Amino acid sequence: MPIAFTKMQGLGNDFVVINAMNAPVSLDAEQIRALADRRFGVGCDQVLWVEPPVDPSRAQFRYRIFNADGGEVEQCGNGARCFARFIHEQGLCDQRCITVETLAGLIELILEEDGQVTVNMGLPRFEPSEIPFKAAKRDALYSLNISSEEQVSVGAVSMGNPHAVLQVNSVDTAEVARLGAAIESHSDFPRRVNVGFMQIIDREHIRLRVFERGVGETLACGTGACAAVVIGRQQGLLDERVTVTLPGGQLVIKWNEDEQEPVWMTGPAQTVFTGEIEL
Ligand SMILES: N[C@H](CCC[C@H](N)C(=O)O)C(=O)O
Repeated sequence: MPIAFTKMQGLGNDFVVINAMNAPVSLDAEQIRALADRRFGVGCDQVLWVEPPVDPSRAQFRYRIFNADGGEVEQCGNGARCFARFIHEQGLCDQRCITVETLAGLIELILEEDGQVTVNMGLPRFEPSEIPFKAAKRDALYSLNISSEEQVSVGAVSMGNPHAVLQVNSVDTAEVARLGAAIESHSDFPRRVNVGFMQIIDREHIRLRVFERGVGETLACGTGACAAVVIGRQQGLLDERVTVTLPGGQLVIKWNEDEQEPVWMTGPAQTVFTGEIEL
């Protein structure tokens, strides 16, 4: 039976988005991998679908997220912006402010007048058990053993999904492929981890590359941008509003450093094409 989909992208982080509001979608990990395959399928970093909320009194939709490796995950920032645009383009909702359920809890999506989308990404979580990360106690920076001869210093935080952030002198020369792969599957991250490489330009601007859990390096990572700003801000290196320049473009992240206050992300979301595929 053919599956109708919409191909979307947020700063080059790309998605296959499916409307499961009227008919449930059930794709196993192998089918997700087939859909995400850039040679034999449609090709994307993540597969997203919209379905009815579990609790309609708290949210209008449920937002499901699957990495290209087939694993379901808790949160996806660039995907959330595309999700908001998709809901409107599908005529599922005409409100500018939408609350959706994710595995990480509720997030709020706001379609701006200028076509950008702002997302309340929720609270950052720093306790090792919440990330999850094997550390005796919470710290601003952790030393991670890559090998018997190599250690790296990382900040660790959950944006609903786990992130490790390294500060580097230059994202252009950072060993994203080697260190990203080594840290993504490091045993101290029992559910693996997204790995951000952050170059601080000044207190209001960083450059960032992200090796994503379950995908590899992507052109942009919304939760990764939030995680990097939160870690940089916690170390007193960044101000409340930061422009994050990723290989695919720019996001604006705001966080006032109160751990009971959410992180806000603003950026673009575009539809590329629609189609059908038999899996
Ligand atoms: N790879 C991430 C999910 C997608 C995150 C990223 N595409 C974003 O925009 O936040 C994870 O396994 O937690």
